[in-house]
Amino acid sequence: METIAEKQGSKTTDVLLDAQHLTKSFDAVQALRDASIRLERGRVTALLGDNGAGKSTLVRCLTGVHPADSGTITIDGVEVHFSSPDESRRSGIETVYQTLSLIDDLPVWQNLFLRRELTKGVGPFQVLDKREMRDQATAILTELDVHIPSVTTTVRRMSGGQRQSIAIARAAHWGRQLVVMDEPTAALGVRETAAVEALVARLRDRGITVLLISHDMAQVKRIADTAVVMRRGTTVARRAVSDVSSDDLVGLITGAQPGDAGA
Ligand SMILES: Nc1ncnc2c1ncn2[C@@H]1O[C@H](COP(=O)(O)OP(=O)(O)OP(=O)(O)O)[C@@H](O)[C@H]1O
Repeated sequence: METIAEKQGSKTTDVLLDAQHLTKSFDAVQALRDASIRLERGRVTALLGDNGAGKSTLVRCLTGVHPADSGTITIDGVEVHFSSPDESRRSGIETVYQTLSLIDDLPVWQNLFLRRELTKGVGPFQVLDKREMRDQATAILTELDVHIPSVTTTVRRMSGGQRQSIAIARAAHWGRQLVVMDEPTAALGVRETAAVEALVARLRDRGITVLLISHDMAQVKRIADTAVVMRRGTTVARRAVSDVSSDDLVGLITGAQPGDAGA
């Protein structure tokens, strides 16, 4: 099995994804007016903004849930037009939604291979290769240092943090290029949040690019390299996280601090 680190071998440019001047309206609501975001390979970029600023819509345009009305998206310098999440997945983009998309009554290994089941045999004699999937599931979780009792346990019996970690590990395994996370620790306690943040750091250590929607400025300071701030459908600022305080970020979100023209 190819490891996550090996997948990242073909480095062509430091910018993995570059979206420029995206717009998107839902009838009378202009959710994106002029949104641009650049994701550097192997970095964690946090997408910040108040409720309704357009973060989810931007992410949905990047991942093929909604096509943008105008603007361009390039991956590795090549323009892409995703018309479905499956198309973005084929380009190596995986999203961890807040709902996690795990099936509670299935064991962990089966959740890791959901809709991507491994089979053995040929033609009409194909059967699920359960042993191989169990072995690979154990290897995937071990590589990312995710601790669960057993891959044969059903997801229903896992804690919130374990469930989140399984969903992230699945995304990291299948997402050759980019893992998008929508508030991954919103429902978690302090210890579980720390475990998920450590997992995000391990993804970055393995060269995986992460785009993270977060409302938690302390978390952004802990785990992100770059912050991109949205206001009213427009990306208004891009900052190296090491150069700004949590208060600076809050000021950019609320508009108390001016953004950058054309950010
Ligand atoms: N499918 C949709 N149909 C109609 N309007 C929508 C749709 N999706 C988003 N909007 C509107 O677009 C605007 C931006 O919403 P969006 O969910 O992208 O913001 P957000 O920054 O992700 O907010 P939150 O932090 O609350 O999730 C809002 O006014 C929202 O009501």
